[in-house]
Amino acid sequence: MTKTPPQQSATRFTRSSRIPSLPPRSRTWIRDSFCLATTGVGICAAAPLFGYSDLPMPASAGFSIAAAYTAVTGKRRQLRDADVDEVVEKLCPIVGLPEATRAVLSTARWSRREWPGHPRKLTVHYDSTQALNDETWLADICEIFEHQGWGFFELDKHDPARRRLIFTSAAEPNQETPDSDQVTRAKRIVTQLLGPTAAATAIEVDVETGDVTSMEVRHELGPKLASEGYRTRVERGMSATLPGRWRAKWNLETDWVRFELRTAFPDSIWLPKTDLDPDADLLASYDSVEIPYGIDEDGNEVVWRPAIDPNMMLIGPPGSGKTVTAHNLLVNFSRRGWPIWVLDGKYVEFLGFQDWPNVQVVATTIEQQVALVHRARDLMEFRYQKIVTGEATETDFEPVLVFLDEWAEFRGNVEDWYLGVKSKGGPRLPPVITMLASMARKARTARVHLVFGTQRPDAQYFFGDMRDNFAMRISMGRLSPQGALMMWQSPTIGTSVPRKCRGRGTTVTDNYQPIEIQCYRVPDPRKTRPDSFEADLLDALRPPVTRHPRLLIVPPDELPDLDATDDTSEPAPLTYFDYIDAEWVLASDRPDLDPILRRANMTHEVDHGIASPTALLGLLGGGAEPTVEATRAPNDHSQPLTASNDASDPASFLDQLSAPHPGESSSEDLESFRTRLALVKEPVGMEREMSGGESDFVDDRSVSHRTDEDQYGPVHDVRAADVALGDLLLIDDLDEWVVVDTDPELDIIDDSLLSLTWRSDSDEYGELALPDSSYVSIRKPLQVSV
Ligand SMILES: Nc1ncnc2c1ncn2[C@@H]1O[C@H](COP(=O)(O)OP(=O)(O)OP(=O)(O)O)[C@@H](O)[C@H]1O
Repeated sequence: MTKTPPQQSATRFTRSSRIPSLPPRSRTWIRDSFCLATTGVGICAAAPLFGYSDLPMPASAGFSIAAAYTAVTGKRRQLRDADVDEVVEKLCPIVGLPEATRAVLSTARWSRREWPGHPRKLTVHYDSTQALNDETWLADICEIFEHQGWGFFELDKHDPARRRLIFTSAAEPNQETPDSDQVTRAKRIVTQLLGPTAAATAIEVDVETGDVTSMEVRHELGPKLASEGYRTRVERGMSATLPGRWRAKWNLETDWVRFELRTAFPDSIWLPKTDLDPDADLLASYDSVEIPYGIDEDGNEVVWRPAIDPNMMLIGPPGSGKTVTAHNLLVNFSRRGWPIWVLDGKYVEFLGFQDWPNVQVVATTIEQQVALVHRARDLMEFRYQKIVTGEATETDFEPVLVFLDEWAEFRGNVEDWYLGVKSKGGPRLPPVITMLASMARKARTARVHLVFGTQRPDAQYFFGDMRDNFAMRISMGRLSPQGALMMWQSPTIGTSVPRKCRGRGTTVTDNYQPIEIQCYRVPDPRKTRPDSFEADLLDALRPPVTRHPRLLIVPPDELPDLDATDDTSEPAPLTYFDYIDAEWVLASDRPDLDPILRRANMTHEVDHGIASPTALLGLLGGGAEPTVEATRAPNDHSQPLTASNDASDPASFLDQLSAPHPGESSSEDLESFRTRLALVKEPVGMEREMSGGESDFVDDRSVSHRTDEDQYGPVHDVRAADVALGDLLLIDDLDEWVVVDTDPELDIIDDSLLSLTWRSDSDEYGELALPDSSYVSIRKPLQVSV
């Protein structure tokens, strides 16, 4: 890249073709004592009006050195005066004096090296301020000095009160090379987009192609640019007319903008294998922990500092890369020696990390998950108490990372499950779902940090201090304008993230400014083939030492049947409180309950009995009869578990948790399975209780089960004027649906047209200018339930 110097710097003036033709020398001169009086240096005071008389020859033969010296200096002065008069003659018309007068110019600091020398300081007195409006005026004056052989000058001082300009000699300015065709075109486009007063002050070009790669421009558009849509249109205008994709960095206060070529985000970036000290002291290193999770458009790494922002909110619809980003965080923290607890709301997303070093527990059943949240809360309370009683301070606690992943899914499941375990007179709602806000609040002091994951922004997560306690956020994939408002307090941010770019999302900078990022990628150990690149990467990322042992949550024992009188008597069912009091043990102490050991014993051969979907229907014959349990949904927890924790059947409890429930296979079971996939009702009162009655509540569960998987409604043909930001728009030429990424506005070049700016699923940008009455096909983002 080379930098082309600006055409004009602030005080340097270059040649101009606008110098007026100068009058002939035969002008009437006006002797003006002002010249002598004001200059002190008074070079012009002794100058004759016209012509220059020869020096008188000395009459005496005694020609002395003194006389010779006088003759030389006299001659020098004469020649200088002649030069000055020539300059004065040219200068007067330029500074607005109708007749030539020596008062217009004072000269000083003459050099003596050359003959007769030249001045290095010039003071020009002007008459009319009108000349100030002429932008080449100063350059014209400098040009006169240069033509006189006095060299180059630059303006040193302008004294408007005394109407004088002081010039001092300067180095020769860089010779301007004529603009290349590309530069000329880029300048023309900038003036079309930013108005005729826009001037490029710096331009960078690619040395090989000559294409412009950046431009800095001063303009006078002022308030027009307050509109984000206007600014986007200018950007799009650059991209549409110059090679490459452009972005603009605006300084609205100084009327300055820098246009530069965008660099494309990479499709995929694996988490870098940075060297970390596996033995770093958790307490000593806590404050400085930085978790890198992606890069911005300029390749800058974005990091989470949990000591500053204790909790992270991670939002993302299915397929956007939310799980991979959560894995990326998990691996990062595990490498820094943090103990990790995981609530896996989808049951299978974190299975691959169940035996990852420093991951202590992955709760994959509703009972384990409820127990985990209560334990995390208890840990916080325990630590709080220790601080209150003076037994400890915050700095004494090792940090813990708790994933609450797919919280909305978990919440729906837990409400159903609770109906079967609610004790008589127990709270109406499962206590676990109301704990989130208080846990988020206490995270910093207790050093129990939350990564809270859910599919869509929901008003209740952005209410009151929840907003502050989840200042660190990532939204993966594209948000609806409604979701963007909640997540980023702007209906535009994150709404145009291209859907085909997995791992692309929006996060906040250190100054909490939203930016688009590409998240790092981490392989899922469960889906990684041996001897692959991914397996090698996992080996490199795996913490070399396990500092925190694996834990298991022991299923509670059945309660004794205290009033058993006969065989028909049933033991009292376990209640919610029995499950949350479940014992936690070291995994090494209960191999009988260890899912890792069980999985290690899997044969990895395909069981044709369960491979076919028909297995569910029991029509295969030959040993593929479905069990009663197989007909139940894995997350069907409407009945409390009555798992027998029989030592003779060590893994029975985990088996039951992960799939089967006792009971009859019936149409009722299947029905219950179907209804589970339908909308999960918001518990009465809960919504208002938690959102404070706000009306922009987004029930993400209700949305996640719609048939319209892509979250947009049916196709409508509407007038261009009725298109809104966030709509999907069909671009006929491309036969592609794109998202409208600014509010439609008048086109900045042709204001009889309406301009629609867009971004495609594969990260192409564009603008469509069309009459506002013409029709286009759109799909509106689904209005989520309120
Ligand atoms: N950072 C990334 N870079 C590149 N590809 C990614 C990235 N993250 C995810 N992907 C790709 O997208 C796929 C889906 O990712 P992921 O499972 O994380 O989505 P999700 O949002 O959790 O969806 P779901 O909820 O359905 O699991 C991954 O299998 C991977 O191929």
